[in-house]
Amino acid sequence: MDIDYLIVGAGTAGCVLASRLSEDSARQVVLLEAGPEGDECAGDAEYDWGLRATVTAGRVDGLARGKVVGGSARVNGMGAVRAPARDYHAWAALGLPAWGWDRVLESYRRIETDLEYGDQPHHGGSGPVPITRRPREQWIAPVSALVEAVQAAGHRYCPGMNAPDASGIGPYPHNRRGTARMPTSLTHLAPARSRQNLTVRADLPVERVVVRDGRATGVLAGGEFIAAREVILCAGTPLSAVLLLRSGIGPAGDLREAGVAVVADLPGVGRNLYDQPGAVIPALPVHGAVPEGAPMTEVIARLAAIPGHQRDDGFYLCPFAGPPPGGTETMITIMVGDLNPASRGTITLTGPSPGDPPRIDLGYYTAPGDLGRMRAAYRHAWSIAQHEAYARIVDRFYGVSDELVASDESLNGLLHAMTFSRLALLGGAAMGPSDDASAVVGEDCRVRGVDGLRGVDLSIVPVVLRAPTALDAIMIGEHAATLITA
Ligand SMILES: Cc1cc2nc3c(=O)[nH]c(=O)nc-3n(C[C@H](O)[C@H](O)[C@H](O)COP(=O)(O)OP(=O)(O)OC[C@H]3O[C@@H](n4cnc5c(N)ncnc54)[C@H](O)[C@@H]3O)c2cc1C
Repeated sequence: MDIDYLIVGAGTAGCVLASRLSEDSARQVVLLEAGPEGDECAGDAEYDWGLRATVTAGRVDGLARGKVVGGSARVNGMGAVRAPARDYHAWAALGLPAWGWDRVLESYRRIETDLEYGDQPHHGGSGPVPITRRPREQWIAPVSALVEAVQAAGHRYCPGMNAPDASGIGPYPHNRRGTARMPTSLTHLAPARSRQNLTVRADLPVERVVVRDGRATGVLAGGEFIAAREVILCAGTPLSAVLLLRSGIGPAGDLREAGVAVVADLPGVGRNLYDQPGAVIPALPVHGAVPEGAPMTEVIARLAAIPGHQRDDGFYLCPFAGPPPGGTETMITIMVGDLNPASRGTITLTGPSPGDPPRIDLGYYTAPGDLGRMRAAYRHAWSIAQHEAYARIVDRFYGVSDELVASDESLNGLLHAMTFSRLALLGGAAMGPSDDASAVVGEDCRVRGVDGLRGVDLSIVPVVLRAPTALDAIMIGEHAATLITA
């Protein structure tokens, strides 16, 4: 069989791309996935890559990434919030107009059926991904209390967080049908599986892309060479960058240091990695405030005008209810995140073989101002948590106090010890115009300096996306398909 498109990674973007490219029966499409097909009954931990990353100042923590058909959206929180339009304006302003808001909006609309809004100028009514929100009358007490407290702090209530440039606090859009998760392995891949021109192979980790005379000719997977006219990496951040590096495509110095022969010297591979640092305000609720089996998250906030900072819609708040990971006691937590950090991280190899773990440094708080932004966000969230509506449902806060939050030194200590990844990783193989030496892919997702190779997932994102990112990954699969088949 002559393969036209060999897609590496049956994740959030990869399943969309495989489905869209195989719509034309003249194209032979093969989709390879390192993880298994997956079983709905299995725990998420079974489908994790077990990656580790440096979080802050040398502290290393686990970095969850889905290793299963469906990818990270198979194990995620089902949040489906678009990045603001202005993030895509910024993408276009880099000299990449095909990724501007007006263009990607059509792709966002095509992927979704918004069960509350339906077919509207900014929402889709007939796409495969159902988007829904829990009605206000079903919110549990801590959620209603937080919304009241956030509004009392001067932020607005926003019923439609997927409207362009939505800001404030409002119902959290989810990609689910009832309580059933709807990853793209179900919405896009499952209906396409019966096509004769689409082959899906799970449990087959790709070791590297094979490049001959400047052209990708296929991949090595499980010791087998699989030839294709074009290889498309959809392994996500950070693993698409890892695959490029292992294939000899990356900064020449880094590659030599890791013992990998240089195929193409691309300085931007493994750079421009960014993610949203998160921290929590944990509390024990008063008895009965969180009914058994209550949903974990029902609202989300993207807030501007935090005291001490310019207006940038950069702060995220989200209430969670339920036992913390590994715990049994029900807690309520307010998650605080910086959606717009300036810090950037790196991905490098520790050795040439697939068994050598990548070295991932998230670089949190390394850019001037980021730690101060997070302190301001945390203090703002703490003041919201003191509002009488929220305080009414709190029995006691856990490990946080007025004194701790008031002192820069103590709060820095808490943030350095507590900060975790919000798992909204972007970049590592970022897009850029032809005069940008750090660009890894061009507007058409083609990898610079290597023919027959593209990247289509969140690793190509060259700007901050102030969103939890899963919906953006689905959109990227859809949008890239329109560009590839145009
Ligand atoms: C635990 C968790 C919770 C999250 N919660 C939310 C949330 O509530 N809302 C939200 O918006 N976002 C959330 N996210 C983030 C979001 O799910 C991801 O950003 C998004 O799904 C990534 O899409 P992707 O297509 O870029 O990569 P992925 O979906 O990760 O897909 C990459 C695929 O490539 C495969 N792969 C990698 N390397 C290879 C290889 N060498 N060979 C073959 N296959 C390979 C992987 O196994 C995977 O299936 C969460 C993420 C995690 C991990």
